[in-house]
This record gives sequence, C-alpha cells and structure tokens, in this order.
Amino acid sequence: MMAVKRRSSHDVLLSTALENFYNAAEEMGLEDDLIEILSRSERRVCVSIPVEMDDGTVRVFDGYRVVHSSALGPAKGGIRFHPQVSLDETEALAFMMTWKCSLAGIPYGGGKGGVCCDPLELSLKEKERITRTFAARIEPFVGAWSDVPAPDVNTGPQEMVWFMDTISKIRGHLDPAVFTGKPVSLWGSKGRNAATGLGVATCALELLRVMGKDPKTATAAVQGFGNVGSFTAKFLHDAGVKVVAICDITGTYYCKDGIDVNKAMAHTQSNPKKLLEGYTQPGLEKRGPEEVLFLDVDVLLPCAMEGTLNKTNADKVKAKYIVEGANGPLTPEADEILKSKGIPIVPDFLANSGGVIGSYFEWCQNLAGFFWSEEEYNQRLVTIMKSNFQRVWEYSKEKNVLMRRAAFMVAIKRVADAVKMRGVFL
Ligand SMILES: NC(=O)C1=CN([C@@H]2O[C@H](COP(=O)(O)OP(=O)(O)OC[C@H]3O[C@@H](n4cnc5c(N)ncnc54)[C@H](O)[C@@H]3O)[C@@H](O)[C@H]2O)C=CC1
Ligand SMILES: O=C(O)CCC(=O)C(=O)O
Repeated sequence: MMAVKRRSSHDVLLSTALENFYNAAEEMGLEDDLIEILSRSERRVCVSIPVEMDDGTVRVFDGYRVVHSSALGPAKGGIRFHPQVSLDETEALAFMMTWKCSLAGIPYGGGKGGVCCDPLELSLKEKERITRTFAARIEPFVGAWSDVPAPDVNTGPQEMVWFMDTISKIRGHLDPAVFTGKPVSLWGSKGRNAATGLGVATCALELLRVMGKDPKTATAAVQGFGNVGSFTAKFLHDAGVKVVAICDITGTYYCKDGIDVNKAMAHTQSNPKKLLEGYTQPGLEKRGPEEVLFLDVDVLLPCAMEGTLNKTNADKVKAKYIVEGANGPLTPEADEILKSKGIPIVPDFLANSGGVIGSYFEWCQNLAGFFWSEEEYNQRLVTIMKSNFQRVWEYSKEKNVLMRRAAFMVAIKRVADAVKMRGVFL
C-alpha cells in the first residue's frame, strides 16, 4: 500500500487523470515524495474577464491558466473556450500536458488555460474582447521561456493572433514565440493547423499495421469534426481508410460507401459556426450525435470532448480498436469495460501529441526566425509519431500492461528524473 494520500476531485477529467497517474506511479514504484510533488500543480491562476457585449451590457467571464509542471521546460498547452471550463478541468488538462510533452520527448512542461464562455453565442467582436482581456490578465505568467499557450477547443489561429498581439503591445516589442498555433502569415508554421489530426491518423495507421490490417480494407468512424476530427478523417481518407461516419454537435453523418471528407471539410469551412449541419452527399444518413460511437467499424476515433465513453455507454461499442484524438474521452469505468471486451486503445496523450509536437516546431522556428517547408514539418512529425507509438507499443508488451499504463510509466519516469536532477526546492 502506498503511504501517499490520493487527491481526488468531483471533476471527471481530473479524477480520471489522477487515478491513471497514481496507478502507474504505484506500479513503477515511484517514491512517495515524487508522487506528492507530481500530483499537484505548480501554479493555478484564476482571473475575471469583464467584457462589454455588443448590446452595451457588461458580462464578467472566468478564466484560468494552470502550470502543472515546468520540470522539463516552459509549460505548454492550449486555451479552451467552452461553457464547461472550470479550474479543475483546466488543471486536469495541464496535468495531462506534462505527460504528453514528456512522452513526446520535447523540452516542455505541462500547462493549460480556458475561459468559461459559449462561443456559439458570441459575436466575433465579443470573442476578440474576451481574448484580449484574458491575454492582458495572464500576461505576467506567459512567455516563450515560462508558459507557451496554444489553441484548444473553440480557439484557433485568429485567437492566437489576438493573444500574441495583445502581449506584444503590453511588452512593447513583438513576442511571437509566446503563443503557437498562429496563422502562417503571422509567425505561424506551415503544417501546425493539421498537425494534431496528422498525428492521430498516424497512430491509427500504426495500430492497423501492428494488428496486421491493411488500411485499404479498414473502416473508421470519427466523433468531432473540428480541428482534430476533421484532419484526422482527412488523413485516414487519404491513406485509403473508408471513413463511414463523421459527427459533430449537430449529429452523426453516416454513409456506408464512405464520407467525402474533403467535401465535408469545405462545408464546415463555408459556414460561420463551422458545423456539419446541412451537409449532404449521395447515400448519406443523418443520425443522433452519440450513434457514431456504436458503429461496427475497425477504428473508432473520439475527437470531441472528455468523458464521451463512460459507464453508461461503453458496453455498446462495436469498434475493434479505439484511438483517442480528444483529451480524456474515456472514463476509467469505460476503460475497464473496453478492456474486458479486449479492445486495444491508443491513449490520448500519445495519439494527439502531434499538436504539441507541431507547436514545438513552430516555437523553434519563431526563436530561430527561420521557417521550414510543410513537407519538412510533416515528415519530421510523422517520424516522431511513429517512433513514439512503437516505443509505447513495445513497452506495453515488455511490461504486459495496456498502452495507457505503459505510456504513463514512460512519461512519469522522464519528469521524475528531471525533478530529481534539478532538485525539489524553490
Ligand atoms: N486543437 C488541438 O491542436 C488539440 C486538441 N486536442 C483535443 O482534441 C479535442 C477536440 O479539440 P479541437 O478539435 O481543437 O476542438 P474544436 O472546437 O475545433 O472541435 C470540437 C468538435 O467536437 C464537436 N463536439 C463537441 N461536443 C460534442 C458532442 N457532445 N458530440 C459530438 N460532437 C461534439 C464540435 O461540434 C466540434 O466539431 C479536445 O479534447 C482537445 O482538448 C488535443 C490535442 C491538440
Ligand atoms: O499545441 C500545444 O501547445 C498544446 C496543444 C494542446 O493543448 C493539447 O495537446 O491538448
């Protein structure tokens, strides 16, 4: 029995992340003091964001920026705009960023941020005011060598430019390396927008390879059709996988002959809310949003939000494999159910690490002031993703544990070694 008193939370994501961490730490025999240190965040910043709305009224939004660990380098992680954002959720996501960056082999710690708001109800100008005020309030805490935010749910290149521009104006000089995920025309990198999806698709193709399944005879279903889901579907489609279903908050769009992914992407790009609503093609059937999860396909890729597969629905999964594009899409109860069904799962912080690896490439280019071609970017990304997949796959076989546990063990070791070498004080 461990002497450490385990932290817990009412937040599903934080309790899931902590439970996975404690179990892996226990299995690898990590020292109690390191468990205590690594189960807490270094810094949790809460800010209020007063904003004048278009109708002249004032609303105050809550914003958060958490640094879980800076043992390996500056904290790294996205900023989310969503009605469910809370301090606990942000801390959970920052915690998982530490393990993601460690496993990826990049020189970063873990951070995450968020603003509790509903972007679907905001005008572009209101979103800009929220972004700029939030940027000003967290300015003392972010920087190229301290904490480097990036996009997450409902944020993208436009928000990253507002953030960078506000911080640069406050500091009196351009500071491009303080945010990644910027547009290519403004210190962004070719490849970053598609990077997470390219990484998720690469992991799915690697899993098919080790399972001896030809991608050209494989089928897939993708939940979520935003940044991660749409590019995941696109790269799988390009590799010859038949993507039979895609999905967003408006429903599941199923076609037994395969979704025309490029057409669906063009559809979402052409409407202001970026939704699939109204998308059509020959043979298309529209179903409820949850139905994507229960289709009889080779690979299911949850690329939307956390907790999608849980104790109430995991037993209905018919897919042969799961590759987690979203952060925390499975609760521990779902993990158990899927384990008993023998379904191999590529865990989120391996599968979706292409985003942060791609952000690392952007940060390197910003610091050097020298930009790469998209070909070079993608080729380096795919090489790293394949090698990280292979490392976790082999370690899981060697230790006879599931891939999630193996990934945690590899990731925790690198951070724990860094904490020991740097020393725990100050
Ligand atoms: N953007 C990035 O580079 C990275 C994002 N992630 C994670 O991937 C996930 C998705 O992020 P993004 O694609 O950036 O967000 P996004 O905002 O671009 O897209 C989210 C998509 O999920 C859909 N969705 C939301 N709730 C849903 C529900 N209940 N049922 C069905 N569809 C639903 C939305 O309609 C939208 O299509 C999140 O968990 C995020 O933390 C992870 C790594 C990097
Ligand atoms: O690109 C980044 O720095 C972080 C992306 C992110 O938030 C994530 O991987 O969950």
